Amino acid sequence: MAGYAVKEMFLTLQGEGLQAGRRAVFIRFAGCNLWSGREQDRAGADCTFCDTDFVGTDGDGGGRYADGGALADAALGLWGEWLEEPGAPPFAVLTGGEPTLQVDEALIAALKARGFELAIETNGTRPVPDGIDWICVSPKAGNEVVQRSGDELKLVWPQPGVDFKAMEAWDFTHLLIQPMDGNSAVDTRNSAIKFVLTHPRWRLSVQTHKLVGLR
Ligand SMILES: C[S@@+](CC[C@H](N)C(=O)[O-])C[C@H]1O[C@@H](n2cnc3c(N)ncnc32)[C@H](O)[C@@H]1O
Ligand SMILES: Nc1nc2[nH]cc(C(=O)O)c2c(=O)[nH]1
Ligand code: SF4
Ligand SMILES: [Mg+2]
Repeated sequence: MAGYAVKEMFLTLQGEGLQAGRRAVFIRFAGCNLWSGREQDRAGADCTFCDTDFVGTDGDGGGRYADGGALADAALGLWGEWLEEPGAPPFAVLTGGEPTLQVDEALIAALKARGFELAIETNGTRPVPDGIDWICVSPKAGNEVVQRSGDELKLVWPQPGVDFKAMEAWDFTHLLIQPMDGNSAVDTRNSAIKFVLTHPRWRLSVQTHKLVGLR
């Protein structure tokens, strides 16, 4: 189907990684190549620990956008919410679901034409198109990463069988370990802290939005 399927779009602060704390419009695309998003399929999926609902287009600011211009106009409208000091360039985070299934040249051009600086959150199984200013790749064990360069590699931890040593040779500026949220959050946090204490090239990324009650 033509156009873009967006689950939700909202103004918040980037919660994760090196850009944590930064004001951002989040554009969450519907659908993922590693999980259907249905709970009954989770255990058998290629990615089993997802913390996100990316099914459908029914969230706040969600919908089917006919073209890049319509989506970019909506994103710019959200950037204007609350704004008292205009002048700083608008910033958008493309996420999902898996944004590389939908983000294309036309959408990037439309967002750039409105002044947006762009970040992407991707599982790395598909190449990121040109024109993105900040690339965050988050590998999922058992799924080949083809996008082996970028600004930050954010490994959710622990993931049995993941080859973090191989990742150290990829072309990323920052290497991050992010505790896996879920039923064992205390254990995964301790495991992530121990990993960073024993592997100095990596640093800890905490999901700060969850701590401060942001989306
Ligand atoms: C929901 S994903 C969407 C983007 C893309 N599909 C990906 O996986 O990178 C956004 C970020 O949340 C992370 N994430 C998902 N589930 C998580 C969990 N249970 N605990 C910690 N981080 C999680 C992902 O690894 C990714 O960095
Ligand atoms: N505030 C906030 N920061 C985030 N960083 C990455 C997120 C994502 O789901 O991609 C996310 C999210 O869902 N909310
Ligand atoms: S790849 Fe990303 S969006 Fe897809 S299921 Fe895993 S964490 Fe969720
Ligand atoms: Mg999230």
